[in-house]
Amino acid sequence: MDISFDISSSFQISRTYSGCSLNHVRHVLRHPNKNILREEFPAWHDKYGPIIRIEPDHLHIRDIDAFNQVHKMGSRFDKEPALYSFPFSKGSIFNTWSNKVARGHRDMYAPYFSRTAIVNLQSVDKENLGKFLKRMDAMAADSRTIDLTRGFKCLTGDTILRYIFNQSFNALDSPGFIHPLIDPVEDFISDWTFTAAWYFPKLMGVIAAVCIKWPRIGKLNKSFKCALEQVEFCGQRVVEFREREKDQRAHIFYAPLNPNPKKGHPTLNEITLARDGWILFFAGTDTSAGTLAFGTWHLLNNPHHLRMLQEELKKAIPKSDDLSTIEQGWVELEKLDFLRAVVKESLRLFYGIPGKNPRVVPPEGTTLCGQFIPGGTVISMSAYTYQHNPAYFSTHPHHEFRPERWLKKEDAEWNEKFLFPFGRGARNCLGQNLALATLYMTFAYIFRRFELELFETTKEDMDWHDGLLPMTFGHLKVKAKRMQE
Ligand code: HEM
Repeated sequence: MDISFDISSSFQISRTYSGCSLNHVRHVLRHPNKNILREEFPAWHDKYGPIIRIEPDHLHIRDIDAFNQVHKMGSRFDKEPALYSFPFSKGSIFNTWSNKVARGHRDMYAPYFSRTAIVNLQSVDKENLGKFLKRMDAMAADSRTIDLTRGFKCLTGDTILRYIFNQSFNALDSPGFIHPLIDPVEDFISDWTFTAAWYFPKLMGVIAAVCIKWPRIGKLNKSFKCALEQVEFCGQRVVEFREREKDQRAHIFYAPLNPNPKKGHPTLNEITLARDGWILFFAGTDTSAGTLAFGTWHLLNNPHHLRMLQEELKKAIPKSDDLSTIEQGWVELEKLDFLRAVVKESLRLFYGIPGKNPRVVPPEGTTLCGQFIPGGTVISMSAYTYQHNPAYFSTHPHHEFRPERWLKKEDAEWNEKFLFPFGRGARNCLGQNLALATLYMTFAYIFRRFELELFETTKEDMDWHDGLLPMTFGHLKVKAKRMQE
């Protein structure tokens, strides 16, 4: 690797972090308690300006105009192959580096994730949410502890699988919300294999290829076993769609199984479609569940905000038992000012992808923040550094959960410019409408129906590390009581 810094000597280099990815690993080993992303990136930007070099050919940029330029529709800043070579999802949307190629691929699924499609299919959400609330009712009646970190994942996992395959793991029925195909995802992300894939993508690509070719070997590792079985589940569903439901246009794999080259649709084999299914499941389970857990944790630590939310919900949902009280579900709930503020603030503090989301500068180079950056340079723009920038989120302390920062129209309009938990532009989150519907519906009904109290959950439990998503060190546990009507 060229470490002569020919990119431009004018970029200030954070010396502790410069070097190749190996230096990052070395830095982490030397300072195990130091969270580089949270403690160092913002400080380096404050000291050196909007562009810092975090590896010899990898810059980090904190500037909203630059962000919008890189992440706009039609952007030619492709995903960086090394990081987006996620094992087990070769060929899937997520791993398609070129934005141009990804467009046709995304277009085949996009109609099923449009706002209209999600609004029309909300019965899926309501059905799973009803099941989840029933489980909570039973646990509340027995004064049992509820592990909401797990419960939310079962809810979001079942919701996505029902949405894309019309089948699910029925994780919501599993005792203690511990389901063998949902629970290990957390270990998978926290495991050495995931960390290794992050820093040594090529090596992990080879290991993953061996595991895929000889699954019996792969399944000896707990994390690989979980991923392989999930992909197998998705593969079986794709085959079912091909064989039994090929003429039914109303399923998500109709276009991918019947691609139209005139519309730019790529022809993908069934393995790739299974991997797409897996990516949709993987990308949508811990993300929505994590946002729900973060928001719930903050609300339970802020009785004043909790009361405001509950008062608003009591007026909007007269009967907590009735999921149909609000005909339009998500659409109606979005109009509730405080609930909307809670959802936005929960997304702000969940970040989406808090750390690196590398893109490659197109061959001719580009100018960002007034500086020329040569083609081939890798740049990241971590949501954490934007969503915690006091210059952007200035009405209330940026590190505090303060839904009120979204209540005044002019504040909300300003804040919105700097909030991008779903990314933006060409490669933004395909499932964001489904995620939003789930967040609005779940926050509304859980806080309308129950009084929740934290149970043996500490600040340390809810602290997080960067595992692509913010992964908490412990779980959110509560005791629930039915609220008086
Ligand atoms: C609160 C919940 C969610 C958050 C915060 C979130 C966040 C994100 C972010 C930040 C990206 C862009 C990643 C990048 O720059 O590489 C992304 C991509 C993606 N998300 Fe989500 N997501 C959520 C829920 C979902 C759901 C429910 C689904 C699907 C069912 C989904 C499917 C995807 C897919 C397929 C991509 C890849 C798109 C591409 O590569 O073109 N996400 N998500």
